[in-house]
Amino acid sequence: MNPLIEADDLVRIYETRRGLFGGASPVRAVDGVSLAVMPGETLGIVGESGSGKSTLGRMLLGIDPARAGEVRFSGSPMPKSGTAEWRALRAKMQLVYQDPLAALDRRLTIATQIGEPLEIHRLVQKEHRAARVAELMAAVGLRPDQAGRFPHELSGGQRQRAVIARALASRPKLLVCDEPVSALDVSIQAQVVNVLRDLQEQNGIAMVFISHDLKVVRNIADRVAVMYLGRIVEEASSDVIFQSPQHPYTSALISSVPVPGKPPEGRMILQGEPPNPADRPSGCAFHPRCPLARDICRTSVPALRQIGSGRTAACHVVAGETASVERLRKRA
Ligand SMILES: Nc1ncnc2c1ncn2[C@@H]1O[C@H](COP(=O)(O)OP(=O)(O)OP(=O)(O)O)[C@@H](O)[C@H]1O
Repeated sequence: MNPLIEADDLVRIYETRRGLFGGASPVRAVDGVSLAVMPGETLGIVGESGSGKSTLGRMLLGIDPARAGEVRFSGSPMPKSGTAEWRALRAKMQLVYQDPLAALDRRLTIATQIGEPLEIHRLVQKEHRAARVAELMAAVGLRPDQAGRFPHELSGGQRQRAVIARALASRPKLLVCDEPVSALDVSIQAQVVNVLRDLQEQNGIAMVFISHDLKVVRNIADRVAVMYLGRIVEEASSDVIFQSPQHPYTSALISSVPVPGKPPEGRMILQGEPPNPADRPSGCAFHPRCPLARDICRTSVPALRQIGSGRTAACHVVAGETASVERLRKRA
């Protein structure tokens, strides 16, 4: 099977100004990211705020342009944003983001909005539109009597269900969900995640699920990529990464999530804040916060490399390079 979506060495740089008279200080929001998502697979993307998750999600859909690198959808390069070819492809790749109220038009009923893609992409004949809207509403757990409601007449969870129904209308092959439940009450989050998971399984949709909430990602992702300052630092299947994280950053992220009934002793605490991406630390960008940092980590950027079957990490220590480098130093 070939990947549905692939990214090769993607780079996105924001030029920002430092102070009133300061020069431009480029922020490498996404800095050489490569990934592949198979049809029907869910890739979770985790990392602290500012690690580049949202930028990467938008780049995968062609919404944000790449300074370098390439995105391919079903093996073909992504058409340039705004072209007719890209708009046609966008029906097959949908984005669900954090704020459903911003995604919906307050003046239109949710049934009208769920039906919009059917009309825009001429997906069903007019006489069948209402039936398809009803089917989509049922698929996300909205009641038929809610069809005529306006967004502000629904709860946050119901609004996000409506956004998901609209995203599904064009029968997408890929859903990019960017913090889709972060704005919802905790009690509602699991319900919406379950809706997404069920729909994805039933329809074989591939999903990129971006979240800073590891519990949610664990619940839905087949595979997880961990981002730090614009780069993937570890990637593995969800089970493997949560059971035996290798990169010290992944370990710290995972152990910062309290587990009911498990004492806090032995938890690795993530120290300090992520560094300013416009002023990236030398070597491994995580080294100023890393309890395992060695000399090599301050000077040499670790490559993302295979550290076991189906898993990669960008860390000198877990790749065993420090041992060999130190041995070489001693010999010299
Ligand atoms: N439009 C922009 N102009 C300048 N810098 C930006 C812009 N958008 C994002 N950035 C910067 O790019 C980096 C990555 O941001 P991004 O929003 O992709 O990260 P994120 O991991 O999704 O964070 P969050 O969880 O807070 O949304 C951050 O340093 C951010 O400040």
